[in-house]
Amino acid sequence: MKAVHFGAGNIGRGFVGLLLHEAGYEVVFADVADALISQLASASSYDVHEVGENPAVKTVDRFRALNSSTQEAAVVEEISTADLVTTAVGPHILKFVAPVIARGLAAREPSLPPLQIMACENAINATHLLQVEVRAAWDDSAADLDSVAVFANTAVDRIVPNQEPGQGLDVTVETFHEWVIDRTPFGDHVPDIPGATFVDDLGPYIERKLFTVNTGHASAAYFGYAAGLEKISEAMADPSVAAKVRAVLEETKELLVAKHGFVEAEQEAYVQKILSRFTNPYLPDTVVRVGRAPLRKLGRHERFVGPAAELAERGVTPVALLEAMSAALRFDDGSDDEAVELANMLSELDAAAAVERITELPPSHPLFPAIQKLIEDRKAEA
Ligand SMILES: NC(=O)c1ccc[n+]([C@@H]2O[C@H](COP(=O)([O-])OP(=O)(O)OC[C@H]3O[C@@H](n4cnc5c(N)ncnc54)[C@H](O)[C@@H]3O)[C@@H](O)[C@H]2O)c1
Ligand SMILES: O=P(O)(O)OC[C@@H](O)[C@@H](O)[C@H](O)[C@H](O)CO
Repeated sequence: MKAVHFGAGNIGRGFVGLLLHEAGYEVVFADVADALISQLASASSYDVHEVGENPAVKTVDRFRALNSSTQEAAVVEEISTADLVTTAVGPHILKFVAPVIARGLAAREPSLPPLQIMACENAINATHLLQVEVRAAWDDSAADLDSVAVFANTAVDRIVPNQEPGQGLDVTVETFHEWVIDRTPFGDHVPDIPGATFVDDLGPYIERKLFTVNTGHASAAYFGYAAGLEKISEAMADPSVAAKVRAVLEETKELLVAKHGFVEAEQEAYVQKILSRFTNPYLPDTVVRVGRAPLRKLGRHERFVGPAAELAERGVTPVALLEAMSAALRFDDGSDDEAVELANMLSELDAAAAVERITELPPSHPLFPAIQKLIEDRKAEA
């Protein structure tokens, strides 16, 4: 079995690549980072160091690596004979890998089973976003896309920090991991990935993951950044930051329980588990990594505005979520392109226009005035 995986970064090597390797796939990593691909191409293995409770070291071998920019034809050929394609490149990058996937699909022998495609990104229905982009690049006169490819949404959960320099290809990760995959698109041909869980209704799982793990994580990052702290574990050790993160997760818990019918005690246990993951002192994760790309994180269906908007629609005024968004508006890491873009938007646009541009909420939305007030306050400081 062969899998082509786009994005040989943190989660690509430390999670998806590892689980596919353990499932028996030969993994072909495709990435645009030339130095990384050269290193992978000349290595015969790398280690994944799982740190925290019950630490372990796992070795990944039997992989190859290609530069999907300079060796695109070779990647297309690999896809044409692959069983599976996965991505972990970032939601905004899916549109760039989609045409390569479409070319690979077009080059497949008609007798091959449909290619199984899963985007492992932090976004609601990321695979669907990828499918839309592949369809846009697809020539319908050749074959029906649905007869040559199966697209399944997934939720991936493992904290993989940026790796320390000098570590080579090895990856340090937390011990926890969860990969939940929508079973329904596969019919009778569900891939055999022992480390993954296949479910019939992914919606509640993905919202629970994004609106608990990622909402809490980003809150810790932005509150920690505001407090001048470097690491997520340091931020969580600060009682004021920890209390604010806890309050945010109280609000998302209220939504998730009401919307999806999760048992409150089970959701509380899930929250507790996640808070303990954030405090893992062995994981060198930083507020700058976790807070990266604040414009994406403040998007309409993302970890803050998504749950806050739904609460507001249900007549509940979020407080802690708005405080976290306020901290996100102050994330001014100059090395983060989106933080710079956000700062420019805040200085160039009036508050109402900034709300619409950043969150895509219409002025009629019940959450709109509260975010407008946050932005007015932020602008008054500048
Ligand atoms: N790191 C985590 O803890 C974690 C956990 C769950 C999900 N995710 C999600 O996984 C995705 C990747 O995150 P990451 O932390 O691994 O980031 P990363 O920056 O470590 O890795 C992304 C990789 O994608 C590559 N890339 C960029 N453009 C590309 C292109 N056009 N074609 C092929 N490769 C390309 C980059 O060179 C990089 O190696 C994101 O969507 C993230 O939200 C991350
Ligand atoms: O990857 P992002 O930028 O969407 O979010 C940053 C972190 O919260 C994220 O990478 C987590 O570590 C991960 O989602 C844990 O499963």
